[in-house]
Amino acid sequence: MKVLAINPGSTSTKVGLFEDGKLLWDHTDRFDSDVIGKFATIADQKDFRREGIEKIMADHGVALSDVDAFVGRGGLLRPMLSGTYDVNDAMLDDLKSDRYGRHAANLGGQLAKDLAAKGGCNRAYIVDPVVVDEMMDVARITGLPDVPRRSVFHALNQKAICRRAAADMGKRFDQCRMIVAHMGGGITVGAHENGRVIDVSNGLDGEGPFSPERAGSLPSGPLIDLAMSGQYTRAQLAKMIAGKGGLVAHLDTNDLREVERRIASGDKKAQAVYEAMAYNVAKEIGARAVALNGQVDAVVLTGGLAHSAKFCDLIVSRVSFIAPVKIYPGEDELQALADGAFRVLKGEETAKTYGA
Ligand SMILES: Nc1ncnc2c1ncn2[C@@H]1O[C@H](COP(=O)(O)OP(=O)(O)O)[C@@H](O)[C@H]1O
Ligand SMILES: CCCC(=O)OP(=O)(O)O
Repeated sequence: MKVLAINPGSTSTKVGLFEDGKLLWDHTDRFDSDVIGKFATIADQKDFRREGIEKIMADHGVALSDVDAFVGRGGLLRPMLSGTYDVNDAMLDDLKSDRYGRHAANLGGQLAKDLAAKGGCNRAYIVDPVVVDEMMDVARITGLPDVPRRSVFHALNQKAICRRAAADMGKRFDQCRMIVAHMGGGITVGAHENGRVIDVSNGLDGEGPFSPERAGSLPSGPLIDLAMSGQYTRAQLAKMIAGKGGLVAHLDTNDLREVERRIASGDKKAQAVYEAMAYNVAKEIGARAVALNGQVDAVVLTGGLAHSAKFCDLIVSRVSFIAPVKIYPGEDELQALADGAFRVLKGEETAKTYGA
């Protein structure tokens, strides 16, 4: 059985073809920001991205009709449990309208559905979307009833890496207590208790550590002053929180390797911001240790930033008192998507229904 996994990012579309669980090939289409920037909405990018995927498939000699199921990264939807979901009309409505927020991942389910219809298999899924919500109730309440917390995080990679770390420790995923820090363009830190993410920093709404391109949590007083200053539109403020915050705001780059080059050439500002980002990640890991009552089997660092031993060392030096630290650089979201689809195709799991 063949599955095509589709991971739309803000500046790329990653696709991978899998046969019986194994990767046959993968490919990344990268786009300049001016190419993507010309589309007014995320949904407007769909045909452009679909044509790109069809070309990649044709280049690999694969027809749409050769594929048994299409699976896309799940975007901003209503909160839901972890698992594999059929892409249905209710889901498509919410994804197309950006009802729960704008993110390139909103295209995953739409592209899977279009390609599955065109290829004739009509099997389209999403797996562990960014809105997987397993938070314990005590973690939802803030000091303002109108501003509760919501779970928005790198659920797909956090859960996949947690499964891998558990296997490497010879334990069952659903019997582990781990803290996972996904550190990419955005950073989220989750407390995993026996397979459930009971608390996690929201990676899009301005919580947790700042990251290469997100502002993270900010003091609310000065933030109100900034928002009311008349200097910025709502859209500009939203972009400062997610897109142009973090390293981009301080150093005008979202590339940690560039920051490390600047540090090596003596740039003190770059050094200070770099150390602060690591400190903020470590502090968030400490908060998740509290969520797990201090009983933690492992702290896991993953995502693109985890390729940097220097950056990881700064975090490890502050958190190793909590539990052993395991490092899995990069992400394996295509494999995690394919695994979710194969679990359904093989009858190991039943696809869940959105909106029911
Ligand atoms: N070898 C490396 N050393 C240091 N930083 C790296 C390395 N590889 C990637 N990164 C950094 O990881 C970040 C991107 O992470 P990634 O997980 O690819 O992000 P996303 O998928 O969210 O776009 C960038 O800041 C990039 O510079
Ligand atoms: C935290 C929600 C998902 C997200 O932000 O993903 P990216 O970091 O890949 O944009």
